[in-house]
Order: sequence, then structure tokens, then C-alpha cells
Amino acid sequence: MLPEASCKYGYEECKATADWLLDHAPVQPLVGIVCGSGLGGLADMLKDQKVFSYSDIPNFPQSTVCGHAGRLVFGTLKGQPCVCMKGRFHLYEGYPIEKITMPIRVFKLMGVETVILTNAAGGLNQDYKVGDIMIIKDHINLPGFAGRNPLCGPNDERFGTRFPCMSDAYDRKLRQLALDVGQELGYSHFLREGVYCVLGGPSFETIAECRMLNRLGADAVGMSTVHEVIVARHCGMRVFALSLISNQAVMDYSSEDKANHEEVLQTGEHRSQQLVKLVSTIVTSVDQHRRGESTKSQH
Ligand SMILES: O=P(O)(O)O[C@H]1O[C@H](CO)[C@@H](O)[C@H]1O
Ligand SMILES: Nc1nc2[nH]cnc2c(=O)[nH]1
Repeated sequence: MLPEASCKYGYEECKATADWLLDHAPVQPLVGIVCGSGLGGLADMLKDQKVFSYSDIPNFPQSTVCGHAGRLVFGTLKGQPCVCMKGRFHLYEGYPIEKITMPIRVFKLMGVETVILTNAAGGLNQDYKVGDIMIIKDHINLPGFAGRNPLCGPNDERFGTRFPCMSDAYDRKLRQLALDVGQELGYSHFLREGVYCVLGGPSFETIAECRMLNRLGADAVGMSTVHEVIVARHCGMRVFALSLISNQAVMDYSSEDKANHEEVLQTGEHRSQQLVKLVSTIVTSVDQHRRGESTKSQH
């Protein structure tokens, strides 16, 4: 007998959800985008939209966090078929870890090849400023150290191998592409590359915790993304992820600053335009890149 969680959000459930969506969606998406806290505006860049409430999608979890609308948006970006999650799920909402990442497997079963994940995060690196955009080059899965990994439980080979590699989780070519695109757009002064650390939340970190995470090599801290990345890589999708530095993590006992969700959402609003421009240009270039690859493979 399989453990309960694996049975509830396994291959058949993901396939049923993917088939239902493909029956109702206007396009078969090749790119899947996940919007972080306050970053739902990213979905507005899609043309010819068809929007589904999470509550209408079979087997789908429901959003419970302010800044996560709970809508799945299909559409195109310069002809590139995309699907965009306006709202993601977090461990602290009380969902089993398999349910948090279930939409990523649904992406895969709908035909998505590239996943773009965004989040709001606290800046640990002392050189970072609020409003910086950090391209994620690597992660620290702190809950994973205690056995909280979305791949725990029986492995379903239809998704991927038992022991997936994570040293290449964040696609090097897409990271370089983002740096190039950022430079062309004149964003280099607020574009960074760094390491994201996930914690369980929902409480923000203590000063001692922030200091410890920074010493461990983390540049930014949040409560999401890493579980989705692990599942996306397990089933063979390309991953690109970025953090909007929405607040400075408090590292100093003399500081009066206090992390809060309102500031997180506000920073999202302020950077929204540039974030949309950056992500949409990357998506368009991914398409060119893909076409280039398939042209090459024909020769
Ligand atoms: O990671 P996203 O979904 O952007 O949200 C981040 O913002 C919330 C805290 O303000 C937490 O949920 C944290 O993970
Ligand atoms: N854990 C954590 N998550 C965040 N999300 C946005 N800011 C933060 C932060 O400072 N800490």
C-alpha cells in the first residue's frame, strides 16, 4: 500500500487535471509561469487569455494567501503558448508537500517544457537593496535537511528517477539569457545572481536565523519555489527562477525594521513593470532559443 499522500496527488490525479485543462484551454502551453507574492501582474502580459479559478479545476488546491489570486491563466506571449499560476501554495498553508507541487506535474503533463518561477524574498546579502531582482543560481532546501522533500515516498518512474540530480537545477543558459536581456533593458544595476534559501514559514526569521543563513551562503530567504523546482527537475523540465528582494532581512539588533507581508506586496507593485518586461522578453527569447535548437537538430 502506498502512503496516503502519494495516492491522493499521484500520476492519475495529475493526469486527470491536465486532461481536463487541455480539454478546456485555448492553447497547449510550452512555458509555465508561477507568480510570487504580489507578482500576479505577470499574468497580464498574456494575450487572448482564458482564466480558470482554482476552485473550478479538478483536484487543484485553493489559494489562501493575500497576493495569490488563485487563478490559472492560459494565453500567448508573442505567439508562445503559456500558462500562468496567479497564486502558488506554501507549506505553511497546511497542505501536504505533494499537493503544493502538484500543479508543476500538471504543467508537465500538459506539455510544458520550461518553468519560470518567481517569488518575493528577504535580502540576506548585505549588498542587496529592496527592489533588486535576483536570478536564482542555486538553493538551500532547509526543510529538506529534516526530510521534507516533495519527492519523499514511493517514486513514480513515469515522472522521473528516484535520485534526481540538483546541481544543475537552474538552467545555466536561461540564467545567461536573463543577464543578457537584463543588460539590454538597462536593468543591470538592480539585477543580481544568488542563492535562495527556503524555510517553512509562516513566521519571518529572527535576527540570529538571518545571520546564520547568510553565513551558510544564502543571499535571499523565502518560503516557496524550491519544492516546485525539485519536482520540475525530477520530471525533466527546464527551470528558471527569480526572486524580487521585497524587504531587507533584519540582521542587526539595533535595527527598528520589521519584516511584514504588506511591504512584500508593495515592493511587488513597484517593480511590477520591469519584472513583466524582463520575464516576457525571456519567454520570447526562450521560444527563439527552442526554435534554434530544433533547427539545429534537423541538420
Ligand atoms: O514565495 P512567495 O510565494 O512569493 O511569497 C513570499 O511572501 C510571503 C511572505 O511575505 C511568503 O509566502 C513568501 O514565501
Ligand atoms: N522567509 C521569508 N520570506 C519572505 N518573503 C518575502 N520576504 C521574506 C522574508 O524576509 N523572509
